[in-house]
Amino acid sequence: MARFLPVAPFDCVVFGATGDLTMRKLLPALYDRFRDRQFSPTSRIIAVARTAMETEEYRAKAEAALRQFVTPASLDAETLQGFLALIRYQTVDALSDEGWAALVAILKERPEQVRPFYLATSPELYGPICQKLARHGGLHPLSRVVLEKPIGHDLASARAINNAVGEVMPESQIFRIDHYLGKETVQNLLALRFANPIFERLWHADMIDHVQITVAETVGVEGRGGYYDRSGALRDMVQNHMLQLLCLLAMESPISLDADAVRDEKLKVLRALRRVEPHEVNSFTVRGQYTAGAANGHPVPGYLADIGGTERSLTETFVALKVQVNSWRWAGVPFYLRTGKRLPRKVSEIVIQFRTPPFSIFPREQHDLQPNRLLIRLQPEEGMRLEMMTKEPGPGGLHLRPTGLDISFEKTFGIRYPDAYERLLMDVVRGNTTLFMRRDEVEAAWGWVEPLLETWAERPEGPRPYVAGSWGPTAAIAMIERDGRTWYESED
Ligand SMILES: NC(=O)C1=CN([C@@H]2O[C@H](COP(=O)(O)OP(=O)(O)OC[C@H]3O[C@@H](n4cnc5c(N)ncnc54)[C@H](OP(=O)(O)O)[C@@H]3O)[C@@H](O)[C@H]2O)C=CC1
Ligand SMILES: O=C1O[C@H](COP(=O)(O)O)[C@@H](O)[C@H](O)[C@H]1O
Repeated sequence: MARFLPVAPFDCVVFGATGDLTMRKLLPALYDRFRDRQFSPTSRIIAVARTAMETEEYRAKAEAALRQFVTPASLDAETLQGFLALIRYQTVDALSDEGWAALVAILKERPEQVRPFYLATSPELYGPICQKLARHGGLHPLSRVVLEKPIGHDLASARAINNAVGEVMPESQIFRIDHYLGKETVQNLLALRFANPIFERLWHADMIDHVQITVAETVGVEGRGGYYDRSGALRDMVQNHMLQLLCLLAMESPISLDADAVRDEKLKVLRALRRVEPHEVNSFTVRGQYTAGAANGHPVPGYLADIGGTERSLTETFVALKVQVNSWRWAGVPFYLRTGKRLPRKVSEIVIQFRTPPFSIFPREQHDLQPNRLLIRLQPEEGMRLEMMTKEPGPGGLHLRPTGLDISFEKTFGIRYPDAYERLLMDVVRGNTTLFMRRDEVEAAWGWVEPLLETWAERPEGPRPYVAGSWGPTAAIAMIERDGRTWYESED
């Protein structure tokens, strides 16, 4: 049975309330938390966007979104009506003075409520929105601002956003969201490493040969071509989600679960990432772009058609990287990262591959000894598997076979896994920043990624093509195989 600690009543102001993220993720997440009674009906959701609209019209749009994106079994008429009644709509233009006084007047009706401002808009609006909130008297000590990723487009723009927001809000009230940190299985990395000494004792270069992190998607750019073509896989997935995963795997034990203690350790990892020098870029990185192929058994167009039929784009929809962490713990242990759109399966998985035995009593010509591997499945079918060699039962001689110790989280706990946004939104109301990125983390991540982007931009060749439905360019396979290793492909 899941446990939900009730949160204090709040006025959640969602900027960008007509947008895709709000409709697909934020409203469903708030609905599910309301349904579980984690917050009281005295809370309000103040939906804000530029479009002029009455509250009733917005509620109808919200209802349509909930019917589409909430599990049907969770939608009952009474809860739905109760939830929609919490919503008010206010037209505000972030770039003019329109609507601000009316918005602040709504907030002043309940000065005692916690006040999360969720900025689900383009990042260029984060600074102006926060500055206007301050100027119009909309901020108070219980205010928190939630910044969606990407925080900027590069280091300079990330700093500019952080400065503009930081001028009016203290760091403790700024929540830079990375929804991967809200995934249960990602949080479980802390439990795996620091609540189970058997693993932590093995967690270093003496025992680990290498680490793989794969985040594969079958979808293409899904109507977000305008954003994606300016971004690409490195900015969209690596700078944030994948580096955060790497940090949780590679960091030292924090001194506590306190937000800054955890973030201090992640920051050290980001600062220890070995920079990829321009002459190493072809050995340590591979970028790709999908061409027409298949997804989930159906033919699909290529990337250029998906973004509107342009003739050429240098944007990568796939990236594979070999990353090294300069520390005693990780000396000589590569972290191989790969992510892409239009890959064969949707899967996010971490593989910790341990070293082979220094000496084997099992003759090589008779026994194919596989290295021990710890597989951590983040999604779907969340779970873990420890692969080990076992003697096949029977009197016919000694035969070894790879087998696995498996845990399926769903079977073990028997509950629905909440969407990441559900947990993160409640943490915002509680004021708990542990699962959010601190300013220096975001800037350190940009600091590592940016030289790579610059080197790529100087190369005329651009990303390598790969057929939609394949595992990316063959150069990504070559990159890891040059090191005598291979990408792990799970069986299902
Ligand atoms: N969609 C997704 O799955 C994800 C999105 N994100 C990030 O979240 C943010 C929002 O994304 P998404 O929902 O897709 O974007 P959309 O383009 O769908 O929505 C943008 C929203 O911003 C509002 N807006 C634009 N200009 C102004 C303005 N001047 N004043 C007030 N409101 C304005 C729009 O209002 P109006 O319609 O009235 O113009 C609309 O509600 C982006 O930073 C994106 O990168 C991050 C992860 C995933
Ligand atoms: O932030 C983003 O993440 C999604 C993938 O998230 P997941 O939870 O479905 O793994 C990705 O599709 C999108 O491009 C990116 O902006």
